Amino acid sequence: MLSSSQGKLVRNGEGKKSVIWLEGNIASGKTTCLEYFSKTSDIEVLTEPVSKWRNVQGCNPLGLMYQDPSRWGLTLQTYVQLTMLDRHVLPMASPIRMMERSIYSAKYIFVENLYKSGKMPEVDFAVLSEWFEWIVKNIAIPVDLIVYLQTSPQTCYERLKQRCREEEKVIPLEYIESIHNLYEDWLIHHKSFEVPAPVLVMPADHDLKKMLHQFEENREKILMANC
Ligand SMILES: Nc1ncnc2c1ncn2[C@@H]1O[C@H](COP(=O)(O)OP(=O)(O)O)[C@@H](O)[C@H]1O
Ligand SMILES: Nc1ccn([C@H]2C[C@H](O)[C@@H](COP(=O)(O)O)O2)c(=O)n1
Repeated sequence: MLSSSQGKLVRNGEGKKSVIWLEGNIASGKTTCLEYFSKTSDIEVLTEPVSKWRNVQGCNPLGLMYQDPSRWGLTLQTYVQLTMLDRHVLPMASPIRMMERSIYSAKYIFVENLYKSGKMPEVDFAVLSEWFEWIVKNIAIPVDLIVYLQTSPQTCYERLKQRCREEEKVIPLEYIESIHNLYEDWLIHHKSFEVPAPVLVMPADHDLKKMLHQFEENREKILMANC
């Protein structure tokens, strides 16, 4: 249930629980990482609601956006903002929540990329920005730790091709490079936007075996996020 605290809407009784956001480029391995941690008791994992972005009442805003970003970028990102907010305010079922991306990266990375690359009209960017500012001012979006899967754009591009999601077949390497640069400016160089929690950087170009080993090595740091 939501109640009001210091002028913001907050979820009740979740002060001691911890929330981790898993951030990274497209096909960097976030879902794979979440699958690994989902086997741990006391952790609930929330994946990105991509299936909704591919099918809202029979329409596919993700596919439309990749076909014509100038026309459909606002449509997709409005829906991403709504569905991510829905994830953030969902009552916690376990003491630890790991969730894939956040309403912050939706705005700071993906909306920013559309706008900076000239594919989002100024008015669309202004409307999304005002919505975002209103949401973070009025609704508590808890986060204790950001885990950043740091990859090279080339690695993501190869994994993306291998995953072969229909809508993403049109994505060029340059798109992945732009997303990479925005993530690095935000979470590593602190050059763009405020970072709302400490960042744990995990190099993620490695093969699966080494990645699983690295997840295990970082388990304590992740589980103790709010201590
Ligand atoms: N360390 C890895 N080495 C090789 N392939 C990987 C690795 N991690 C994930 N993959 C593969 O890359 C693709 C994208 O991974 P996924 O976890 O879905 O990324 P994301 O959720 O970040 O988009 C999938 O096909 C997955 O099986
Ligand atoms: N705000 C966002 C978030 C994600 N997307 C796109 C990028 C991918 O094509 C897809 C899911 O991303 P993944 O989990 O595979 O990294 O959704 C977007 O356009 N805007």
